[in-house]
Amino acid sequence: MEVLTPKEMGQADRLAEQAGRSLWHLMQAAGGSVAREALARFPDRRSVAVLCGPGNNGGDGYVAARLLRESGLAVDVWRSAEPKPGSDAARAADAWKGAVGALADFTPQADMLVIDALFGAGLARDLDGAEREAVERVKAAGSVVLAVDLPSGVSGSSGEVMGEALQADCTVTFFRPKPGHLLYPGRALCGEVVVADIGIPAGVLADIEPQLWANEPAQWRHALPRPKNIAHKYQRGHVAVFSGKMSATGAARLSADAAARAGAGAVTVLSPPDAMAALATHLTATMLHRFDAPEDVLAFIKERKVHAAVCGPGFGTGEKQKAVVETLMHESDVPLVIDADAITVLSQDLDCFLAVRNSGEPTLVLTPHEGEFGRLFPDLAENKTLSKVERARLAAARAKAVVIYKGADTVIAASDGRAAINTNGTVWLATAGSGDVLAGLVAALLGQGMPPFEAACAAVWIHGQAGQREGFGLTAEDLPQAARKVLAELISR
Ligand SMILES: NC(=O)C1=CN([C@@H]2O[C@H](COP(=O)(O)OP(=O)(O)OC[C@H]3O[C@@H](n4cnc5c(N)ncnc54)[C@H](O)[C@@H]3O)[C@@H](O)[C@H]2O)[C@@H](O)CC1
Ligand SMILES: Nc1ncnc2c1ncn2[C@@H]1O[C@H](COP(=O)(O)OP(=O)(O)O)[C@@H](O)[C@H]1O
Ligand SMILES: [K+]
Repeated sequence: MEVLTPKEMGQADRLAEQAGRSLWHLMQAAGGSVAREALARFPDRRSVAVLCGPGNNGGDGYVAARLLRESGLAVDVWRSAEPKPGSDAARAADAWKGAVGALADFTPQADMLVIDALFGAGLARDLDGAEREAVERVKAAGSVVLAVDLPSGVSGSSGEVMGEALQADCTVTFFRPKPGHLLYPGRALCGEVVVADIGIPAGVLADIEPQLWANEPAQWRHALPRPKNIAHKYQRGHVAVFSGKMSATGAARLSADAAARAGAGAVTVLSPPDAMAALATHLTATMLHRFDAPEDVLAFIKERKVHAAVCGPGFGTGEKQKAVVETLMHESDVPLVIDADAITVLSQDLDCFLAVRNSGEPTLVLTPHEGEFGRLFPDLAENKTLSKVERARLAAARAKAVVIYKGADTVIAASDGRAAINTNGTVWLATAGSGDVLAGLVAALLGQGMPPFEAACAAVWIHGQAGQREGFGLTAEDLPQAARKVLAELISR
């Protein structure tokens, strides 16, 4: 599903108006869907308090208040400021025939349903004054909260907290989700998100051309690899994975196993001399090849027709490793997944690494977690005005790469501006080696010919689904087999 920034949502609103859906009618539908969710989800609440702000978010609140009262509930409205005279919100406020209290006088109770219609997409600065104090009181009282569009204080474009924010049990948003619903901490503050249809025609999206999606199979399933019946193993993708020294071979094996389970026809671990024995005792279907110097790597990639390579997991960051990364970046056009230690190596001189790599723009996928992202792109990481999506996009454009900016809300971004936010991750994936598996999944899909952005999105989703299947106590070793089952289901449907 497309994700719209608050600005794009404003555009949707205007386009809907041009198509004959007035804001007044959209507001009635928005308030109606809030009232419906309130009745369906919280039927046992003895009283309802609707907190209305000065804008259209408040307007939705007045509509919901009227409808809830008409359905027989005890409803009170508390407002921080009057809506602008002549606005649709003012008209909605006029249609509310009950009393209106000043927000400063509102005393929340634990058994009340609070409908938060203070601010939505229009939140422009940190919460302060009466609104902030009301938010603090509601939090302290522990009332159940249903947020209209967004919990007040959550930025719709970044999910960041602006000063203070409500914790909602449920958030009803309209037409399409916004980044603030999917990016942390906003995602957690929204509670369950309901996306309500308020009559904005989907056709407006053709004009808006959104470049952000919630990561879902519908976006990339068509591009999943489906080998021809007569394919031989090297036509199903040959993936090479670089191993580190003897005491650090497990990470490469995890990537290699993941690549094989995600359908690569052949997987080879490239090993420095001292790790050969350790790897030989552990590898079975996966092949093993020794390299002494970067030239050996180049020769192997060429002669054995490697379709994608993973470099980084357990690799090391010394001079020898740097020389390999340099060779891969500067002298080879094999599609590359650069993870972990290889990211650290790149970050020592990113501009130089990219300058040469960029000349032909061969496929590059970078998979930094938060710490590695900060090392690679310190200026972007420190820029607090940017959302995680914007940081990932700028990084992707700068590196001419697909960037998988990992975390609980992994963002995948391409250099052309497309981006996706992943939502199916689980905390059980926060375990050593889980990222190594992800790198192997990406390489497998790239090696089988899937386009890089789609391959990265698919790998992240499959990884998330595998984590959910295995759940509590999973270790990274469990993920490749689970990923295989997820992928098998995706391609059989
Ligand atoms: N875009 C659409 O298609 C629709 C939007 N609707 C509602 O309209 C909302 C957006 O309405 P608005 O653009 O009026 O924005 P809001 O109602 O979210 O708030 C904007 C108002 O608050 C002020 N403000 C911003 N931050 C403040 C702060 N920290 N302290 C004090 N005042 C602050 C602004 O100056 C502005 O007057 C959405 O969240 C949604 O609830 C719905 O009515 C239906 C259709
Ligand atoms: N709390 C979380 N919820 C969902 N996914 C998570 C969470 N924490 C980490 N992950 C995912 O787990 C993986 C961890 O990768 P990484 O940090 O590289 O670990 P490692 O280096 O141990 O392999 C990433 O795909 C990341 O998105
Ligand atoms: K709100």
